[in-house]
Amino acid sequence: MVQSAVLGFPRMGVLRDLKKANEAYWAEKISQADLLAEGKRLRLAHWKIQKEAGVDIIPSNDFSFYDHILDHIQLFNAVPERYRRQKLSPLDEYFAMGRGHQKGDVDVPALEMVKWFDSNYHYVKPTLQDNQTFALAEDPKPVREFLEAKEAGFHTRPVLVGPVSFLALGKADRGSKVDPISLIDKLVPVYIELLKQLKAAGADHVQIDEPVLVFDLRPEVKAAFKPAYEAISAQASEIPAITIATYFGDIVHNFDVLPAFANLHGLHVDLVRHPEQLEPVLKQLGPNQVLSAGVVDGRNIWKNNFQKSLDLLHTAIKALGPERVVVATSSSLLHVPHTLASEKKLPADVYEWFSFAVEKVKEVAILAKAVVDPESVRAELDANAAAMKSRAESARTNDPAVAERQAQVTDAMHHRQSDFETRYAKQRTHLSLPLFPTTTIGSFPQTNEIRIQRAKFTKGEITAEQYDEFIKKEIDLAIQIQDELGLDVYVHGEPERNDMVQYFGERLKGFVFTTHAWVQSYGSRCVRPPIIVGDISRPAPMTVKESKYAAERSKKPMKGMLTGPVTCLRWSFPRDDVHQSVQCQQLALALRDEVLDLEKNGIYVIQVDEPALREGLPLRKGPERDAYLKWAVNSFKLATAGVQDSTQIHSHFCYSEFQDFFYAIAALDADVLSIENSKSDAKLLKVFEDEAYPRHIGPGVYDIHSPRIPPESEIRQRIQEMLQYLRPEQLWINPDCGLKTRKWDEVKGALTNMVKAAQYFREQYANKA
Ligand code: MET
Ligand SMILES: [Zn+2]
Repeated sequence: MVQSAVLGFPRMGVLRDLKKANEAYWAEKISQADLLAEGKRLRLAHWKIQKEAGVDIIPSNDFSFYDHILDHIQLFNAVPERYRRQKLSPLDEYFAMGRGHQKGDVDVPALEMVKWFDSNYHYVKPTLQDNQTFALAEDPKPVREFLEAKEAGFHTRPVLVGPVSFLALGKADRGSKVDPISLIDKLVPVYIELLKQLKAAGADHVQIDEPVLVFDLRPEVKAAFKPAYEAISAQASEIPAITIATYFGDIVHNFDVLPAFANLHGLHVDLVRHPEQLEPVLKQLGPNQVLSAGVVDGRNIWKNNFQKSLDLLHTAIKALGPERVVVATSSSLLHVPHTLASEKKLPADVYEWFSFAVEKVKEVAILAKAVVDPESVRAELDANAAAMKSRAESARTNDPAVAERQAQVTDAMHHRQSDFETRYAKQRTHLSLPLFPTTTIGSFPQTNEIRIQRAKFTKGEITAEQYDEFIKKEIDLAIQIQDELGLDVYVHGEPERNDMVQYFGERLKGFVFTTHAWVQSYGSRCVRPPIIVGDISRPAPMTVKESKYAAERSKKPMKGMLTGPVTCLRWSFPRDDVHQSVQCQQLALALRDEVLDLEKNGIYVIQVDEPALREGLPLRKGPERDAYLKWAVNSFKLATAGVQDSTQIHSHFCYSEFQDFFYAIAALDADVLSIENSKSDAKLLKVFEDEAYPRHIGPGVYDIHSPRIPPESEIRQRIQEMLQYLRPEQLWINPDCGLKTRKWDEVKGALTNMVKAAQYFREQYANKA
């Protein structure tokens, strides 16, 4: 018999129940006991789903109120003193680390949060001290939740983040210099203690995640595996069997680490991302080791292709025998929505193509049966084959006109007509911009009124005409305010956009939208990505109406606003049947048409936002990364390069640090960049110490994430700092990002000071000239 396993289940519940409970607790609307009870209810419900689906190996300790790495920070007592000192309850201390705590005299900021590998999930970074010690928390969560499951009749496999990954994903605290991995000898005894307690509680098997094995590892990190896992294996009789789990990449380049696991029960690898690692991994396994074959995608929403998975599983079984193969999800299901059953509005034909967490759990169980006895699940196999066929043959999937257009893309289409100097000379006369031009990034406050009107329109309570009139009034207001502020390049304010990707997805062919398919991004925050189901094309202009209206009413150049091809792709669930580069090029062609339509309609400054460009970068250096950069950069260029020299192309970047990525941004050949900068201690600017940037750039002069109004002096200081690295003619003055989350009075206050600061420098340099 072949067993089935799930590596982790989403925590939010059917209707984002956990988000609601957390937020109610934070707002002091429910008690701690209420929140804990809700957590328990969700865990039990999720175990039940998995058991009823027939999954053999069901995870526990995958649940988390905020983040699983944060759970481990508390579990190992790696809580920085500034939180300990507050003497909060364990739960409040936990949330204080996750999201900061401001109440009474307590005021501690959150620990740093960063992206979990190349996903859109964010984890809380272990933040360690020079004199760091570790100790197992009292009543450790993994033991508690294992027992909770056991009592309810579920035998589970606890999930732990491994000691090497825990440290390698951490950092030294401010004021400390410790290399986290050097703490491994201190941390391993705590794992051993925890594993012993789990065994005593009745756990016979644990899953220890060591996902850093998919990275290029520093020698220090690599070297930590052997002593750590030898010390753990030495306790074999007193601890549960261990399966090491890796995901989001292949581990072939780190095979020299595998001997460290030689005495462990099993190894899990991601065969969705990297099926080709199966053969080499099979050769590396010890004589009794079990392969956990991650064939059901934990990162995307497509129905599993059973035939493909069965081929991989048969290869594994042929080498190892059925007893040594486990059918598993490729990673935790954390990254997919809860259940497809909640989707009542998906077109019937595409509904059949998807699997969310609840459905994927069933897939794992079915595959485990199918691989030994296909007849026992014949109906499921047939239904799966039919769904694959329907998708492959659907008119939605393949649009010959799109393919034909892609075949005609030429190299020349990726290049502007002239070099930057020539373009800029024409743009300067065309746009008559002052020195230190001021602008904003696109969105203005999304007020309650805007949300109300949009909801009314969506529900059909007001007509399209009424809604359009409302949007026009919002645009009028945005223009009037920009007139008053004295900005140089205007924006229309994006009042008509619900979301910078969804808005475009809804106007393109090739996308579908869900109503409940939320995925946790961080803490209680969830996102609902659109789904790319087929070849993408643009049936009609998407933004021309609003931009044209705005341009006709403004005294100054009006900037058209588009979301770039890479960002549209990255913030959606992409197709898994064609390469992402193909989908990105389709998006680029659609946007190219939009750019040209804007230009035709009198919009001569066009900004194409690519905040997600950095996060798409493959995790490892090498050919995969080079290939990504090539197609990502080319997509942007294809989208933008069709304009006249005199039309100015802007692009915008935020959400990441760009100092090690600037070369890629520079390769976009945009005339003007705006880049989030104000939080990163001018790290970005240091890039220009080594290499002069040839075009124009607006490093953000203030942080838009806070309601605080930056004083003029502070903005002047920022600009002064930039002038150490950039020539005055190069510099644009703008905020870090769009202003949709701010209130109007904050926006007006901040921009008034920003404009004054720009004027100050303009006068300084006018006098010099
Ligand atoms: C996350 S980047 C946002 C850019 C967009 N144009 C805005 O201003 O909202
Ligand atoms: Zn931004």
